[in-house]
Amino acid sequence: MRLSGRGVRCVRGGREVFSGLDFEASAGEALAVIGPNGSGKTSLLRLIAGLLAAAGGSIGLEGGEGELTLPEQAHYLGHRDALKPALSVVENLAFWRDFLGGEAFPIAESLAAVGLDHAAQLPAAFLSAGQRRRLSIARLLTARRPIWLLDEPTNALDTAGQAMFAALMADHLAGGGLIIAATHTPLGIAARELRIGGAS
Ligand SMILES: Nc1ncnc2c1ncn2[C@@H]1O[C@H](COP(=O)(O)OP(=O)(O)OP(=O)(O)O)[C@@H](O)[C@H]1O
Repeated sequence: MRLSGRGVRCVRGGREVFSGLDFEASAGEALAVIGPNGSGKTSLLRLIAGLLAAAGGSIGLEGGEGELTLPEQAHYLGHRDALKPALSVVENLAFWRDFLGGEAFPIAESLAAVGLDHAAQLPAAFLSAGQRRRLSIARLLTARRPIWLLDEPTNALDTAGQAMFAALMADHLAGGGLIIAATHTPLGIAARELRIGGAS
């Protein structure tokens, strides 16, 4: 599996954010997207996830699941945690499992993997910022998708949470997954760098 972009151009609100961007990542590889605030890191992830249309160039996937589109094979973990506050931790995860389709890890195992098993019945509204992020990460485990698009994924995680997530990312790569992560801080895994918009 290989994800690549050629000459990608991004325009937001009528203003060019970047153009002529080339990148590629293969199964088992992580790409860290690095650049100053406003350089287009989130926009690039959203272009790959199919949530924004490119103003030029192309983004393609070779060797994935032939019948599925690139967005259908990707998890997008954005700045917002995409949780329903009135639903419990378990119910939120069940929602995402049903919405995304399929199940990789059972919900209880996903929650244990991110250290939230003790909070399973708690409404998401009561979670701390770091716990909300951990619940979002559990979504990556509950529904199996080979491409993880992560926007500053370690935000709000404590040191133990960062180590936990680094181990989950390493497992994902070892299993043939692919990660593209926008970040201002080291991810804790080996990653090639894709710099946009000058030095950060
Ligand atoms: N909906 C929108 N309409 C117009 N402009 C937008 C919109 N969303 C983002 N932009 C602009 O696009 C540019 C790139 O934004 P983006 O969020 O992709 O940057 P970023 O590199 O992820 O920044 P940060 O490091 O601050 O998270 C910014 O100048 C931003 O103001």
